[in-house]
Amino acid sequence: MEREVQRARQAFLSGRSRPLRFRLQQLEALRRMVQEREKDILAAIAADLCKSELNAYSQEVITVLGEIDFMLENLPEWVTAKPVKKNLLTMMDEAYIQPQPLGVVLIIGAWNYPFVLIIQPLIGAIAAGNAVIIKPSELSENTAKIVAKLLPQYLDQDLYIVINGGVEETTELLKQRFDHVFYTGNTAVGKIVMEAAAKHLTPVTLELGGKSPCYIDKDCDLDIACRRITWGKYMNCGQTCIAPDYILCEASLQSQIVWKIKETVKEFYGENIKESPDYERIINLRHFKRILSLLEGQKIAFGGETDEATRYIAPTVLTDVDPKTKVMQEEIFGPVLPIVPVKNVDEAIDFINEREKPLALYVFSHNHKLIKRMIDETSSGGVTGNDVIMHFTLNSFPFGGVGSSGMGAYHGKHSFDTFSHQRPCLLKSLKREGANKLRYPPNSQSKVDWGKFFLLKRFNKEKLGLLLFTFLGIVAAVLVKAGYY
Ligand SMILES: NC(=O)C1=CN([C@@H]2O[C@H](COP(=O)(O)OP(=O)(O)OC[C@H]3O[C@@H](n4cnc5c(N)ncnc54)[C@H](O)[C@@H]3O)[C@@H](O)[C@H]2O)C=CC1
Ligand SMILES: CCCCCCCCCCCCC/C=C/C(=O)O
Repeated sequence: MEREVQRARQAFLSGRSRPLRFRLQQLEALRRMVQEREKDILAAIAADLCKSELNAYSQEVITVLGEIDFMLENLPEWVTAKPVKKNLLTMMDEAYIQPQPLGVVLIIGAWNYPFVLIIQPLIGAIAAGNAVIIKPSELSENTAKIVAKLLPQYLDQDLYIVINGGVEETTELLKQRFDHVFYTGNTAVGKIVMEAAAKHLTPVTLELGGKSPCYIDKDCDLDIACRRITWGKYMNCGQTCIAPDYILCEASLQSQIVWKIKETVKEFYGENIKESPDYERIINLRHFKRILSLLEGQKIAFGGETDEATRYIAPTVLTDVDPKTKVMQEEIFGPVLPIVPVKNVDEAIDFINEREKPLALYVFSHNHKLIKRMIDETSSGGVTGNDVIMHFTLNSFPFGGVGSSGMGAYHGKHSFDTFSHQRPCLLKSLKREGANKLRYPPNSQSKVDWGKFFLLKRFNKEKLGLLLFTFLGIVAAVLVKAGYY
């Protein structure tokens, strides 16, 4: 383990990951890998999650290809130094921000979207010029294996290293010193990762989970709302971190919502859901049993059928759910959708605010003001109004949690920033020492007054400020020379 991290560190120190041309080349190679080995990648994802190759492509590969193209298009601009505004004391100097790579970063992925959840952060880390250790989830072992096999065939073998293994290996890996740790997974392990990183003062990005609420207003097109919710909830068999976890609505809407979701399930997956190529399975027996235990004592409006041998759980809706029961105490991460009746939007807002900050929030209403109010009066990683999941697809958005749903964000430019250090660079001349006397001891009231003027004075018009500054600079230089200080 130590040797692998050392190898990545040496490769990073060689400086070859830094030039823009190299980063673009590696990203193009990664794109080639995805295109040329598409069949192998899709087969691995399909084997891990019992997912059709079409669904694997649209849920994981499209996102990856889109992210690479976005990076290739924008990276030349992002890597360039950005000049910054100056004050009167630095007017004659060069001042800019230079994004620089952090060094060796560790990416730990989760099993539920096993390809995109490691490759998308990897794209950002390469774009920012880092060396990377990639640790896929051991639970999605086919994808873990294919990634470990393919990446070295296409990318620099010392800069980007895949390490496979479970808890023991990850624990060992986390003892090493990294320059950034990017973790996707559950909140409990997120704390372990953060604690391990703290020993080296290593910054972390934590992409965690939580219970994402979905409020349905009475002023709403319920057909459309229920179709969109059904799609987002049962996609990947409910094993999506931003899936709507539960519904909040007025009690009078409950039976209509149940009926419409039931009809949509039939429309999407047919009469025999088990036969549908679009309906996945639970990742393993432990999660299967965990989800079943959430059904105990609940009123099942429809669904609830299970098959342990194939880890099948039917799309299920629970009604009149008591917020104190287990299904409302932990992230469900399965195809079970509780409905919790609330009196009105005020109660829904209180309900959300009394709990941990979720990764996503969904609101369905014709009333734009109500949606805005929900956004203003609650907090969550992201929000989609009148749909679910879709904010994930917009790579101009930062994707990440807040509070217990995570810290930091990625996608597009936000990934580049996450894996970069924004280095402020101020380059002064060794000349023009006269004006600097203002800040050297011994201090005096007039120096402080001039200092206040130079540093605090604001000019509305940039041009006016520039002219004034030049003038003041000359005056200051003359005063200093004439010995007034
Ligand atoms: N915010 C986001 O983007 C996403 C968040 N998630 C969240 O992830 C959770 C599901 O994933 P998990 O079951 O956690 O995935 P998991 O079991 O695959 O674990 C995630 C990673 O943590 C490592 N790990 C597990 N136990 C560890 C330990 N004790 N010490 C060190 N490393 C350890 C695993 O090897 C794996 O690479 C859900 O809560 C979900 O909401 C999932 C996908 C996306
Ligand atoms: C054929 C049209 C495709 C429409 C794209 C749908 C976008 C699906 C997004 C899937 C989410 C993948 C990663 C999410 C991880 C997580 O939240 O756990």
